[in-house]
Parts: sequence; C-alpha cells; structure tokens
Amino acid sequence: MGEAPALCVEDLKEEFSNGFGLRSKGFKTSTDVGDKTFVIGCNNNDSASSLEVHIYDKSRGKWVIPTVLGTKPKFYEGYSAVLLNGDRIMIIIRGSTPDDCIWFLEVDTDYVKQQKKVSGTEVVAWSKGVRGDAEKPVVISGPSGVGKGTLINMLMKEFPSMFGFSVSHTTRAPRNMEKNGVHYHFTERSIMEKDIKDGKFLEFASVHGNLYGTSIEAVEAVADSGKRCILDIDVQGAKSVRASSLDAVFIFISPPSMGELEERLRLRGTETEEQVQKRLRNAEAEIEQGKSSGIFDHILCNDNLEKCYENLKKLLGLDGSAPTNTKPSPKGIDLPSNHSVSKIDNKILIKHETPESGNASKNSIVLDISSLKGGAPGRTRGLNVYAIDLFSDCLNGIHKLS
Ligand SMILES: Nc1nc2c(ncn2[C@@H]2O[C@H](COP(=O)(O)OP(=O)(O)O)[C@@H](O)[C@H]2O)c(=O)[nH]1
Ligand SMILES: Nc1ncnc2c1ncn2[C@@H]1O[C@H](COP(=O)(O)OP(=O)(O)O)[C@@H](O)[C@H]1O
Repeated sequence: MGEAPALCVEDLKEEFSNGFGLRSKGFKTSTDVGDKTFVIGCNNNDSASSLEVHIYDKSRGKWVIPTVLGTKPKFYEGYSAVLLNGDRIMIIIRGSTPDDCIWFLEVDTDYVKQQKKVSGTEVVAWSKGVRGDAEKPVVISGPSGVGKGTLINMLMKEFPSMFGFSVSHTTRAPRNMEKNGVHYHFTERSIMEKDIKDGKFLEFASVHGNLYGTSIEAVEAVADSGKRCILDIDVQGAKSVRASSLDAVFIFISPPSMGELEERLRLRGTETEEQVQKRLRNAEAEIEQGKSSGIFDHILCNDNLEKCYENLKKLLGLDGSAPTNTKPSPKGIDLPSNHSVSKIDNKILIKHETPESGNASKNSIVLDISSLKGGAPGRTRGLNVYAIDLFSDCLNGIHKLS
C-alpha cells in the first residue's frame, strides 16, 4: 500500500479554523508534510473561485502565507487531495472540465526548495496535470544575428501544427515588422519587474541592456494547444530553465566566425551602430559560455542555412520518416461525477459512486502516476489513465484508454 489520501473536502467543508482567529466557511483540506500542515481551500462557495494555500508550521507554532507560484486551479464543486512522494499534493477537482481536473501543489520538490532559497520565504507552486507524454520543449540560444529567429521561422513554417513559439516579454522597443503579442510582449520595465516579483516568470535575464523573460503563461499556452514549445532565449535564461523542472532539449547555435556574425547583424539592419557594437561585444562571452558551460545538449554551427536547418530537424527527430503535420490532440480526463479517491502504490483509484447505494460501479478510472515528468511551474506530464469496470474487471482486465 502507498500513502493514504489526505482528507477529502467533505470532511472539512462545514467550517475550518484558519488559524488567523477567523472561522471561514468553504471547502478546505489539510495535508501534513513533515512538520508543516498545508491547508488548501477557498473561502467561499462560489463556483470557479480559486484555491488558496496556508501553511501551519508546527515547529514554530505559526501560520504562514506562502508565495504561490504558477497558475492556480479554479475551484468547482469539490476536490480531493492526495500526498505523493512527500513533496507534492495531487488535487482532483470535481465538476471541472476534462482538461482541468488534475492539479499538483508542489510543497517540497527541488524546484520549490530552490525558490525558497532565492526568495527567503515559504514557497509552494502549482502545476496542472496533463495526460500522456508531450514532446520536450526546445530551447534555442545563440548570439544576436546568428540565425536563431530564421531557423525557428523555418521550423514553424514547415511544421505549423507541431510547434508553437513561446512569446517572451521584453522591455526593448519593437523593430519595424515586429508585432506585440506575436514576436514579443513589449512591456514596461516596472510592470515586468512586478510580474517577476509575483512569480509569473519561468526565467528572465538582462540582455544587451534590456530585460527579457519567459512567462509561465507563455509556455503553458503552447503546451495547452498540444504543440511542442520553442523558446528563443539567451544563455543566462537557458541556464535558469536548465535548473527548473521544465524538461527541455537545449540547442546552441554558433556562427562560423565573428566576422560572419558581424556581417549578418549589419545586413539585417535592425540595430543602430551602437547596438550592433554592444551585441558583438556580448557575443564572444555568449559563445564561450554556450560551448563550455555544459548547459547545451547540442551545438549547431549555422554556416550554410539549409544544412543547419536539416541538422536541426535531425536533432528534433524530423528527418526522413518524420512525423507529419498532424496535431497531437491534448486529451482530457473524464472524471466520474460522484467519486471517491484512494491511492495504492503508484495508482490513484477514482471510484464512481452511485447516489443510491454509495457503492462503486461502472466508469471508475485509475490514474497511473508512475511516470510523472516535468512539474511546476507549468505542467506535470505523464499521467496515464485507465478505465475499469469494478463489476466485471479484475486486475488483469484493466483497459488502457486510447
Ligand atoms: N533570457 C531570455 N532571453 C531572451 C528572451 N527572449 C529573447 N531573449 C534573448 O535576448 C537576446 C536578444 O533578443 P532580440 O532583442 O530579439 O535580438 P536578436 O537576438 O538579435 O534577435 C537573444 O539572445 C534572445 O535569445 C527571454 O524570454 N528570456
Ligand atoms: N546561414 C546563414 N547565412 C547567411 N545569413 C544568414 C544565415 N542564417 C541567418 N542569416 C541572416 O542573418 C540575419 C540574422 O538572423 P536572425 O535569424 O535574425 O538572427 P537571430 O535571431 O539569431 O538574432 C538575418 O538577416 C538572416 O536572414
């Protein structure tokens, strides 16, 4: 047997002391992890309000309001909470849509531990559960003018339904042809700094004197469309992503020579002379780091564009017999409307309960969590779902849903 589920909402839904001298109505669960109790719930019974988190630190006898990273789940009719692996709480939300019913609150994962160190506060982080495996995001870095944008455009043009671009935020001014929301979200520094402080960014860096960053939402938007996410970010950003739980492929594009890089930058004609000089000065350090830091899985030299593009496709498994332009459709999970939840090893049994008898019947499902990947901020992937009919199926009769 594995860990027992945490309390189900119904256990606590009448009233729950929130430790602040208030008694709040609403749905709450409490889950103990080490010497902390995580209380998750919402303070009113409105549909689709979001779930809040409070922590009771038993060793200090104090309540703490943590920094909450990631998009929060909406609250619908009720939910169940199950502690997994001592570091994250799985939340199964009743009455939600099939693509929005499984969430994870990370309370002590490596990512959360690292964020606690950075912020010096208590941190928890949400991520949404996604069925099956999605292809890893692709991080592309390289000095200004090396051809990153050109290569990414070629990929997106040839495989429009397969790849989606993570639209970064930046404080730099738009170039002539650049559109807000398509090439970048052009933003003011003060707004971006506040959003960074509020935990909305997966990574950010100061590059050539401007602030650039990948919002969690930008990556989630691509993942939710069922496409493979491409990030065009600098080496510092790649390093941050490497340290995060976003399991990605890291590719560095290098120029054949500094002279060729300078010529490309000048021919592009998008920067002032001063900006070109700054970008060339930064390029040397970027190339040095790109080649030696161990961040990148692959280094591609963009000498001949067509050759480099073919090599990029090869790395991404898109040569020859490659897949096709068919869009992988993201699949949701149809939870039985009335259900109970239990955990056995790496399986979560969601039993359909009939209102009349309260007994388990058809349409029960099993969530296999043995291959979870990724995690906050963003998505927890690798959830596998099986349908079982508890009347007629025995263990070897479990059907895997397609
Ligand atoms: N860390 C980080 N770097 C970014 C992001 N978006 C763009 N960059 C990098 O910022 C640098 C400058 O980008 P840009 O101003 O568009 O100029 P370009 O490289 O000449 O096309 C490039 O190295 C980009 O890869 C981001 O979201 N995060
Ligand atoms: N292999 C190549 N040979 C010659 N010019 C190239 C090559 N790859 C890209 N370019 C050109 O170099 C310039 C810079 O490319 P771009 O994709 O904007 O770079 P980045 O996004 O890395 O800053 C563009 O004018 C592009 O057409």
